[in-house]
Amino acid sequence: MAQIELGDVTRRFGTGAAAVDGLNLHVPAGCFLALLGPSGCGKTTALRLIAGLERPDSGVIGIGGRLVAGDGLFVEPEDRGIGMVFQSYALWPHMDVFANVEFGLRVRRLPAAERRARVRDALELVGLAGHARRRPHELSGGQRQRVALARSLAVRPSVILLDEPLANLDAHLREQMQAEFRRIHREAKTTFVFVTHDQAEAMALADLVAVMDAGRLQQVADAQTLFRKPACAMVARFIAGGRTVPVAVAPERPAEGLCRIRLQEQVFDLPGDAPSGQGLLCLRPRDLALAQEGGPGPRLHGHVEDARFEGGDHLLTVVIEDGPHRSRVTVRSASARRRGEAVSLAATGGWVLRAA
Ligand SMILES: Nc1ncnc2c1ncn2[C@@H]1O[C@H](COP(=O)(O)OP(=O)(O)OP(=O)(O)O)[C@@H](O)[C@H]1O
Repeated sequence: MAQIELGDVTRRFGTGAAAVDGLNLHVPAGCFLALLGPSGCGKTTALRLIAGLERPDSGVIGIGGRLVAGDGLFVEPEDRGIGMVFQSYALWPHMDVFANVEFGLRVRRLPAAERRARVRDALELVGLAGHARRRPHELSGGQRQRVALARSLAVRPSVILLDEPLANLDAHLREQMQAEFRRIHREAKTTFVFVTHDQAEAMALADLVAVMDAGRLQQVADAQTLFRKPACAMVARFIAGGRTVPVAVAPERPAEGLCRIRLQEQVFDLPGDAPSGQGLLCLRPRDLALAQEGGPGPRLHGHVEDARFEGGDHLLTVVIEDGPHRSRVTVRSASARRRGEAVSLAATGGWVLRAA
């Protein structure tokens, strides 16, 4: 297993904005890292830069402590000690599973006995030991993806790069394969970098998730931290449908890890790390509860703009106004509410972050 370092890496196509813009990323050895972001944010380009399928315009890339791109040097993909798994499995249709997995080992001129042992180990690892003599058309989509993974694993690379490998599978199979990928990663003891635009998949699979937007890295953290402590407005809104509300952050701290904010002329003490001044409060449905007026603690006041039934509850979109700011938040309700109805909300959680 090897660590990966990207130092200020930029890749530009034509004259437009950079596809990858000053990317600094450290992937620890043995880590399972997901590159996540909206379509066109540069995640595939970042993966291709690590693979050596793209050359950086500037910056440096290292794999396992060895410089592979930058400072006038460029190591070809086949000499980087990496394996790649793509969305399309690209298996040879006329070869059986064994021969497909063995192919890369023949290219590397490994002796026959060594090849056989490695193919057996790789097929064992992906759970296809009994399918060695089948052709690709005799396998399911999930099994074909496992063959593609086994083909990469057999070469015993120090890093495996995966470009949306589960995108072609139906929802049920994807979930099964996610669990399989985690197990295989644990057992293979290899660094995995996985590109996906599906945040649930990234959060379910990866030790670390790197969120990108417009070619730039926004935050790298484990799933819980991304969810609970988004570093910027983009991450707050992108992960799990977070809503952001502009707030004024007071200079005093009520306690370690809490911010004192002013909203609708009331004071709330909520988790956060924003300095005093303009801030944003990130709220998800679990951070709010419908509350009686006059109960203990401050209340947010708003009106129901939209309501839909989801997961056994009514999910309400509530508009709250504060001076010139008009924001939307979502909250769960056990009972149906009318559109336009006035509601009071208690904030039970959330995260206060620096604005902009
Ligand atoms: N070979 C290329 N030539 C020109 N522009 C490119 C090329 N490859 C990528 N781009 C542009 O670079 C930007 C980033 O593309 P990239 O494929 O890395 O994004 P992505 O986050 O992987 O998107 P998606 O999830 O849609 O695959 C996009 O604006 C894309 O159009």
